[in-house]
Amino acid sequence: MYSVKEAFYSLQGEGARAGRASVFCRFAGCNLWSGRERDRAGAACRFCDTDFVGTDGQHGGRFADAEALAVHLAALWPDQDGVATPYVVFTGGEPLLQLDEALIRAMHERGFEVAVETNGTLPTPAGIDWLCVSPKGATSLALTEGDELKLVHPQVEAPPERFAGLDFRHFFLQPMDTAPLGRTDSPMAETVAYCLAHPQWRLSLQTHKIAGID
Ligand SMILES: C[S@@+](CC[C@H](N)C(=O)[O-])C[C@H]1O[C@@H](n2cnc3c(N)ncnc32)[C@H](O)[C@@H]1O
Ligand SMILES: Nc1nc2[nH]cc(C(=O)O)c2c(=O)[nH]1
Ligand code: SF4
Ligand SMILES: [Mg+2]
Repeated sequence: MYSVKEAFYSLQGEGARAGRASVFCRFAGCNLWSGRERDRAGAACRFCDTDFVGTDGQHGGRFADAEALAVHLAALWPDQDGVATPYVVFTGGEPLLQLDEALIRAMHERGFEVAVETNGTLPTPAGIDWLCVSPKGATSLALTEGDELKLVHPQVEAPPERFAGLDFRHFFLQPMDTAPLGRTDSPMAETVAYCLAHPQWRLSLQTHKIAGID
């Protein structure tokens, strides 16, 4: 059984593949925050910009098996002529609480390339084509290699220096969109300054928010 908050067709807004047409599957639930505002201050991840509680979003629901969810997701891809490779991004919530080999296989069978956005604290099933790891606070990483490391910045407990030596093809800093209580400086300015001073890191803007899309 898979619990999906919402599923939608949009453009990848972030990271190295920003701008690419994608089916998003947002799983319900996360291991670093309950999703309830009253728990935020005490959570391991405190700055989340996403509602991942329940299965009541657009095209959300509970799916009995991998085939059922794959059929549901594949139907959101518009281009049936096979010109562009269909692309699905599993996110959440924390997708690695639910994503398994059966679902990856079922998406591959439908011609999809499979991407994952994860907080990096849980192991991966086999078969992921694009792995984006986004470390959170003081949590320790189970995943230290992948395609892109995309760090929300600034985080007092997660400075970029902690991750600069890991085995990723791309290193991104993404300005924190909701300033934690008590901060008066600008995450954007701080992130730009860091990238200028440390060229290993590239700026990732959440371009879907600029474009006004999901
Ligand atoms: C909502 S998370 C879901 C996937 C996974 N749980 C994770 O944290 O990577 C999707 C992406 O949004 C980023 N994100 C979450 N809250 C943000 C915020 N306030 N500002 C900027 N990026 C944020 C995360 O770091 C992650 O890269
Ligand atoms: N357009 C768009 N791109 C995204 N990239 C990662 C997202 C996420 O919430 O995981 C996201 C999202 O929510 N929307
Ligand atoms: S780990 Fe991801 S989904 Fe979970 S609370 Fe943090 S940003 Fe949100
Ligand atoms: Mg998002």
